Order: sequence, then structure tokens, then C-alpha cells
Amino acid sequence: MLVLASASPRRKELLSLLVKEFEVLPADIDETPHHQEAAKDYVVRMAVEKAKAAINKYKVQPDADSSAIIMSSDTSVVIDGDILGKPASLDDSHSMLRRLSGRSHQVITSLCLSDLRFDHVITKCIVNDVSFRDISDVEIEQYWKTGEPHDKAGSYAIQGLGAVFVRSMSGSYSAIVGLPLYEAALMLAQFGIHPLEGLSHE
Ligand SMILES: Cc1cn([C@H]2C[C@H](O)[C@@H](COP(=O)(O)OP(=O)(O)OP(=O)(O)O)O2)c(=O)[nH]c1=O
Repeated sequence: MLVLASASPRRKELLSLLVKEFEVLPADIDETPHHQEAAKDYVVRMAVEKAKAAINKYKVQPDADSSAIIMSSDTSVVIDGDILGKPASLDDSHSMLRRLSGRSHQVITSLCLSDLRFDHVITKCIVNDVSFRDISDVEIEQYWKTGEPHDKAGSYAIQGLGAVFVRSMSGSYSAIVGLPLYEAALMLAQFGIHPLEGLSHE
């Protein structure tokens, strides 16, 4: 059994492109960065901590499969070395999008796959560059009212209306949305799960 340790509907949707059957088990962790923690280290640590929290929850389930594989991920927006998580308010969203306006930033996504004993663990960190056009204060307020930025790192969604701010990007689109499909497929294969096997030929 594959277990996706995530509350993100985007991650569930993206993983369902690769795997037909999996369980979803959100893991609650403290997402506060450590003092002077480098962005890449933080993003990988978050995925590892989500995996560990989900393992602890999963193991105590009566029908737990001892050969289950846990997948977890984290996405953060990084500008000038600062980590931007999800906005807590319009003010927060405003200061994030003001910083991103007219500039390039990075979206860093980590992926962690592990067995239940946390013996076999693979982590991967994917760095993408995204360039924004200038954004006005009025647009920031209008965008906030759509609700879209509320649960997104950096306060925007490239897969939604936030795309109107994106001049260009390089790297992995699925990683920015929350789950890097190319890397996920390669890592799943290392655990014996092969996404292209068993698909119908209709
Ligand atoms: C930059 C960007 C982020 N996001 C999302 C992906 C993640 O869901 C979210 C970043 O928060 P995360 O903490 O990575 O994930 P989450 O809290 O939504 O889910 P979980 O921790 O349970 O797995 O931002 C987009 O959907 N589009 C984007 O363009």
C-alpha cells in the first residue's frame, strides 16, 4: 500500500496520475523554520517530518500494511534566501506578492519516500525558477478575494489565476503545483512501484 502523507488536494490529484490505489493520511507538523536554516534543508526536513508523523499515525491503524510505503512532500517559495510559506492574512499575502512582483524567485519542492521502519528512505529536492511581472496593490487585493492564494506557498497558484503573474518559469511545473511527477515516478520505481505498468491499452 502506498500512503500519501498530505492534506493537499493538488498532491492527491497529481499522485493519482501515477498510481491508481493509495491511501491519504495527512500529517500535522510544526512548519516553523529553524534559526538561519537554509531553504533547501528546511524543505527536505519538512518532507521527512511529515513522513515520520504519518508513519506514527499509520502504524497504529488496525489494518496497517507492514510493507506500506509513505510519500510526503513540501513546497516553499524562496526569495533572497527567505522562505515564504502560506499567507495567514491579506497583509501577509500583500507583503509576499509585493516582494515577488517584477522579480524572479525560486519554488523549492522536496519529496520523501520511505518504508514504515524508516530504514529505506529516499529524499529529493527540486529547485525551480519563476519570474513574475509587476503586480499592483489593487491586483493583490482582488486576487486575495478569490480565495486562491490562501493555502498556497508564496500566496499564489501557478495552476490557477496566479498564472497571470507568471512571465516565465523553468524547471518542473508539477513540482511547483506540489508534487514533482518525473522524480516521483523514478523514486516509486526504486520501491518496486512502476507507474506505467498495469495501465489499460484502450
Ligand atoms: C507555489 C505554489 C504552491 N502551491 C501549493 C502546493 C502546496 O499544497 C502548498 C504549499 O504548502 P505545503 O506545506 O507544501 O503543503 P500543504 O500544507 O498544502 O499540504 P501537506 O503539507 O499536507 O502535504 O502550496 C500551489 O498549489 N501552486 C503554486 O504555484
